[in-house]
Amino acid sequence: MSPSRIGDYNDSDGPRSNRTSGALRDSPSPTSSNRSNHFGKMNTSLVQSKFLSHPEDLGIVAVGFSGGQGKAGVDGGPAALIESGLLDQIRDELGYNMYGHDAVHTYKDFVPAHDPPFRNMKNPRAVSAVTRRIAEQVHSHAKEGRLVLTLGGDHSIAIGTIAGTAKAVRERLGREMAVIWVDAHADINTPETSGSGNIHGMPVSFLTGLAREDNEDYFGWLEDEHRISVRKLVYIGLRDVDAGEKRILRENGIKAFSMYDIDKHGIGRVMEMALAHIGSDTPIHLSFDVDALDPMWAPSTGTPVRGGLTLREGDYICECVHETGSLVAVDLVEVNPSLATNELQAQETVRAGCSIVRCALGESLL
Ligand SMILES: NC(=[NH2+])NCCC[C@H](N)C(=O)O
Ligand SMILES: [Mn+2]
Ligand SMILES: [Mn+2]
Repeated sequence: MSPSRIGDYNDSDGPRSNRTSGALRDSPSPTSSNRSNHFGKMNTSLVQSKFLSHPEDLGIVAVGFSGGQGKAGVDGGPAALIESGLLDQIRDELGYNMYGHDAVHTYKDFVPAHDPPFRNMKNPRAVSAVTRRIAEQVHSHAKEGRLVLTLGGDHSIAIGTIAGTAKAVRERLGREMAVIWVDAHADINTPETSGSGNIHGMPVSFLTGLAREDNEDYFGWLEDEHRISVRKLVYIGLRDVDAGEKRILRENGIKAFSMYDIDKHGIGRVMEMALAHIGSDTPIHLSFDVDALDPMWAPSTGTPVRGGLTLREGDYICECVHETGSLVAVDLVEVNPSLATNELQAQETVRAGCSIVRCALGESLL
């Protein structure tokens, strides 16, 4: 591996921040604490975590990578989220100790000069090498019992985030974890069913083992310890699913709540059903594609689809998942500030992304 990995961080320099001194110790119970911020008194109750040994510690991986799809600019997502104040909010309002937050990784040294399509996949070596590195980064946080937040980047990076968390959860707890995938798309194409060849439409097929490859330069580094079961996967927000993907979902009996289901039952009932499917004894990795939100709330993304979640529905999903106490990792992906037709659109998308992350990390009003 190259000695000069641009942007790679030195994990030894965290944490920079501390929970507002004594806030945790002075709180009436270990499950909640009262802190005030510049909005006045705010009670942020972080739920008792069932699976983290250090739930107040947050490992952050900011991934400036766009090779899983063809549009430039999604690699600028993490910087835009951070510049808008996301990390300050996480530290000052939610009170996490942050690790790994001082770099946006670009993975330049992991991207080969020559990277022709392989089995119909575009940039396959780059995406394989970068996600392999992301898996190590996420794993290094997760194995310490920290909650892990990854900021993308396109959704191909979830190959790394979920592989890293799944491995750490097996090692630490001897358990399989569940994944809640919130997205307009199922991202479960195999290389052969994909019409686009974009790997951000394929991560779930590699993570579940529905797509396999022996060559380690093309995701052959994925082992059983990195994988998740199709039985522990739940989708929310689907509305643009390819024909081949529908077949895969059907044939594997994968639990999916589309926008139809949300209209029919309401988001409250859908979350009850989604969490009941997972069960209360299973660690959860939440992978949130900002395009799950309606373009009214998140227009600045690579593959927007109308008829999506309201911002409140998106926030509610995250609040419910946080409330389970089972959350071990969160991804927020596909924020692409450069696709906006005006500055306000970019800002709105970033603002929605920040809201989603804060809710997943335990922001609540009461
Ligand atoms: N992460 C995403 N935004 N994925 C969009 C995927 C779109 C389409 N299903 C494809 O395979 O190319
Ligand atoms: Mn999507
Ligand atoms: Mn996606």
